[in-house]
Amino acid sequence: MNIWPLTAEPAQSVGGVPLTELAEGFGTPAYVLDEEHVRHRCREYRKALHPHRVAYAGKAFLCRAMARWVDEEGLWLDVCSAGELAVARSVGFPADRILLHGNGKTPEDLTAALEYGVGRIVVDSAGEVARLAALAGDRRHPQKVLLRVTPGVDPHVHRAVATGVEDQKFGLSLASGAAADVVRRVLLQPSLVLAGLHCHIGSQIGEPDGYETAARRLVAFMAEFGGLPELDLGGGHAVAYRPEEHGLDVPAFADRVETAVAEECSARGIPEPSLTVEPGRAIVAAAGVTLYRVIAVKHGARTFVVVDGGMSDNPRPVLYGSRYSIARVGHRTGAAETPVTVVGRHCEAGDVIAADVPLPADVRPGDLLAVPCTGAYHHSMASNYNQVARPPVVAVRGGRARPLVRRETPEDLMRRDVG
Ligand SMILES: Cc1ncc(COP(=O)(O)O)c(C=O)c1O
Ligand SMILES: N[C@@H](CCCC[NH3+])C(=O)O
Repeated sequence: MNIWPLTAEPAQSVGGVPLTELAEGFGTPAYVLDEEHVRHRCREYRKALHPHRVAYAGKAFLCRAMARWVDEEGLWLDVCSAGELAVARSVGFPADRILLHGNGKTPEDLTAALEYGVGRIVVDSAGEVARLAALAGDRRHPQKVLLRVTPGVDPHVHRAVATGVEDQKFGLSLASGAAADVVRRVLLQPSLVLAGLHCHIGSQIGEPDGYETAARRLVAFMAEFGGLPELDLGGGHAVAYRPEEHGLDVPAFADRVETAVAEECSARGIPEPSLTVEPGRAIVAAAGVTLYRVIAVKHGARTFVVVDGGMSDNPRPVLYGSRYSIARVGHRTGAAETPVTVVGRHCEAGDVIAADVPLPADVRPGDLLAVPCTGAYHHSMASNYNQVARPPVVAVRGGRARPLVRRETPEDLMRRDVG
């Protein structure tokens, strides 16, 4: 499966701009983002899910330009903090197409969301109902809310991202009765309207089965209350990080869940809810490529290729054991490929970008490397470990490059150090 952006010449250019030129112009490490690819994925999702809602999950990657693209393509936006909301607000993203998530929303998150008038707030705990109701009481219109329910579905993914199972911090358990209790609480609040139910069963889910089970369980639960207008099935749609992998087949997924919801509603005699999905990774992951410069090559028990980034720009291998492929950019020497382990510059032995990946045997300091499929949960999860400044995000389109987020500087980092 192709894991490079739509407009890429793999390992050579993206959006008509040579990767070597991008590295020279913007330095390394750098995140490159294919605007066409992002827009194309937004359109594919809207088409596959029509007439339902598609909300882009901003946690995967958000900046002002991304929010604009998502708005222009007619998607909703899922935010999960006042910070993400501020980005959306700064570009005038329509409030009625924003959903606020969070298992620990702060008073600032809730106030900002109510002030801006977001379309939906997804309630995640019993205590949140009274807090939100009190804050929403001052407004002219009641706030539409969804309830995040834990449907008890195991999507068979890494434990850290299996969020549909009972034993975890997100949502309200269906099995224990916590969800039913919170439905009753919401229905008692005149400042809140229960628009529907939500679930998000996990990440990197490649098959629709778990979604179908969750949808059926949530519809059955809705039927206890005579049905509800909306069912939000969250995100978590898998993408291929390496050529031998496959992502979720989105049209097939849409078919399966639509059929399941229709069957379940008809069996229970309730009206069909409209659906919402919240893909993040599946919109933006494959649009991104990270560029690194090789700093050192060390031969020993294995060959380590040390690059000028690492776990501060890509924490996913450390967090989830994620695997990537990697390519050398530019000169082709005809050297045979050999397995190497590409590691970062941080003070952690586990700071690996890609273990046991093939690279030309003559890889050497100064070479440029490109890692595809790094558009989601890279920039948004980047850190300043070892006081390393975060890379820029550069958008490419039609042969032109423009910075969306500039490279952090040592001054940026020092500015917060006020002691
Ligand atoms: C509630 C919710 N919606 C959507 C997403 C987006 O997930 P993904 O980027 O895997 O599609 C997440 C993150 O996993 C989430 O927690
Ligand atoms: N951040 C994760 C997954 C969790 C997404 C948010 N619920 C990743 O990189 O894969």
